[in-house]
Amino acid sequence: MLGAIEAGGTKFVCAVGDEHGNIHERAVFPTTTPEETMAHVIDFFRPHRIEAIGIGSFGPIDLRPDSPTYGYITSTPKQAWANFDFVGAMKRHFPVPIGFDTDVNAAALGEQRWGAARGLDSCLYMTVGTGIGVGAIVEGRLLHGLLHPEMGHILVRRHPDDTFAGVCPYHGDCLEGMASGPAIERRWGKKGAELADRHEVWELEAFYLAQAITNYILVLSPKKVITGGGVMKQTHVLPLVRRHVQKWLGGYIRHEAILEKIDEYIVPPALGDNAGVAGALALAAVANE
Ligand SMILES: Nc1ncnc2c1ncn2[C@@H]1O[C@H](COP(=O)(O)OP(=O)(O)OP(=O)(O)O)[C@@H](O)[C@H]1O
Ligand SMILES: [Zn+2]
Repeated sequence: MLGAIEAGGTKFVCAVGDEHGNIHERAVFPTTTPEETMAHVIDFFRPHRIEAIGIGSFGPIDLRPDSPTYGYITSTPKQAWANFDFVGAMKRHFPVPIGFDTDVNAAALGEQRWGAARGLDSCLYMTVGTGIGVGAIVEGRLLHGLLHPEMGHILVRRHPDDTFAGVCPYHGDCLEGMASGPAIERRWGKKGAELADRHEVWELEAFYLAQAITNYILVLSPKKVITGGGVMKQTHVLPLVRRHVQKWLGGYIRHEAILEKIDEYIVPPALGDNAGVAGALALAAVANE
């Protein structure tokens, strides 16, 4: 039996399941303080004989194996969680192998093992929600680096008619600042879910998301691009994003995935809302190998 935690800034999803991605039991807890939230998590896993645990976490997190703060959530604006020793807190109660990665890398791994990128050695998983995050598998491996990529904060070219300052506390008008759920709400004065019939909202949203995906395609050449998160529940956005990506690429990348079959190239998660927690299960399976 494997344990999985998808740790989000709003909620924690916990599951027990197996190395084939089957989820046997699942629970959701709101993200409050580490003390309270972790007490729920530990109570959830306690009755099970867990062999390994996978954690896909919001960040920034420390993934450097030789770092004294490996396994920590580091400089998050969520004050209560800054410098929280996540892996350590789990290890104290469950002395088993623990896989730890970003929430979006976990989702990319879940989709590669059991979802839309099955059989591929490369994919991207992008979530557009309260924040924008992107996980990547490149040449068969989850992408890390100096710390870990932060592809939600890339710089984007501003739409000529757009005067919105952006909501990112660090950069103002980076991608997340212009196109996250809170950016939509601040810009238009209503939550995204209440703006479904406003074409101009989603056209502008697609303008920014497609720029970002275009840049990811140019830099990483992913074999599949998977887009999830609350904002993508507006299912009419994805077709707009595809058209804008084709436009931005300008016919330069001459591959049928982009020129003819883009509907199969930029896709929603096959695992739906379970991509993250299934991915955490995959991290547990890898840690247990
Ligand atoms: N149906 C919808 N249409 C448009 N926007 C939506 C919709 N549902 C949620 N959102 C927006 O998405 C954001 C929430 O994102 P999401 O549901 O992906 O949670 P999340 O931010 O990933 O949670 P966590 O931080 O816990 O991971 C909010 O800004 C919300 O307004
Ligand atoms: Zn930013």
